[in-house]
Amino acid sequence: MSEEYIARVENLHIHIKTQAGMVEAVRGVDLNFKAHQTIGLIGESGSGKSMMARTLLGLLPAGGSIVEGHVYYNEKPVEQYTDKEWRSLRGKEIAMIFQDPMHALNPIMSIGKQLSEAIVLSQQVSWKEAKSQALIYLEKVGIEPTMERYHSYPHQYSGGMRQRIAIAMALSSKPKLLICDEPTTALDVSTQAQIIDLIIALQKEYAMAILFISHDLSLVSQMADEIAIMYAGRIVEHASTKEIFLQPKHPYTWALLSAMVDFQPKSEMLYTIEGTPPLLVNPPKGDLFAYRSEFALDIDFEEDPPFFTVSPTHRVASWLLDERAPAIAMPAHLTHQIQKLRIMEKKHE
Ligand SMILES: Nc1ncnc2c1ncn2[C@@H]1O[C@H](COP(=O)(O)OP(=O)(O)OP(=O)(O)O)[C@@H](O)[C@H]1O
Repeated sequence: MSEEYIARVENLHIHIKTQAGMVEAVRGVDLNFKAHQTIGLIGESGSGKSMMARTLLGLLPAGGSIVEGHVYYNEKPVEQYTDKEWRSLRGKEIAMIFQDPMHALNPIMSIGKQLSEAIVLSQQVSWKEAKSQALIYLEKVGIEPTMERYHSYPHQYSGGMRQRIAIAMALSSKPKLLICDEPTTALDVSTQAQIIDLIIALQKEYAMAILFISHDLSLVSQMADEIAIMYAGRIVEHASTKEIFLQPKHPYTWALLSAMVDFQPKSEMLYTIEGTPPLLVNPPKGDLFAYRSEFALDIDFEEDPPFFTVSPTHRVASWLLDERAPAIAMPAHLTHQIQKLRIMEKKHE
């Protein structure tokens, strides 16, 4: 293999046993993580984004298991890691930040102490050394590195500041892969932008691979090198960010782009995607988006489409790309918006 991947997900299928039946939460996902690269994982609620994050961390819910496919770290499948190796990998090489920073923070311990503790655990340094490193991490995430800050508690901070502290905690193990699960959803727009800028700056410094999970295409486009669009447990389109915005091919991507505020023609009603994703307990056969798509073909209700390659960095699971399919163009308003984007791109070249 010519490229070096920090982690790889190959044809991953995850089932969760529930009282209602078997949930097919993830249905054949491939993803490759490289240093310095950010993959944006986009999809509606229930599409399987969090399940992907949990699998990468080895934290499947009760009843959940990998029924097919593999997760590799440093080219070794996780099932070949011993418990000790896997624990060490999880503690040192993979870190996660959540929508709610309190997920990672202890409300009754000072932020300095918990940061120092994380550093001692992951780097096996002395408490004194960890304390001085904790101040450096605070500074890196934009918090004044003073003893007053060090000794303060999470409740003394705003949501944005708490997220900065959670990021410092995540960074303290110098992870190679950082998983961000909707880390800015609970924040106001300007704090959101600051946190995104912070993550981008830290990625430059630490060369991390990032998986950025969100339902917000506009937000993800600010930082992702590539975007994977997930629907009902499957990635339906995966391409460079530019390709997703300038040459989207899947009707679900068209719908997501159409629903973006920046893409809506001012005079029209806000576009929303009709219907809801299917339940993944014994899902019907075929392309699961077909049940909501005005562009569905007969074959969609029979067989799940394979991936069609549009470019070396662009693949799409839709029968519309089959050579036998009728020529169906994306909705006119979207073509128009993309045209405007292309003109803007040219101006900035
Ligand atoms: N603990 C669980 N037990 C059973 N089914 C679950 C469990 N957690 C998630 N699921 C199911 O797995 C599928 C994928 O859910 P997942 O939470 O990964 O979606 P998501 O895209 O992250 O959604 P959200 O944006 O709401 O977090 C859904 O059908 C969901 O109902």
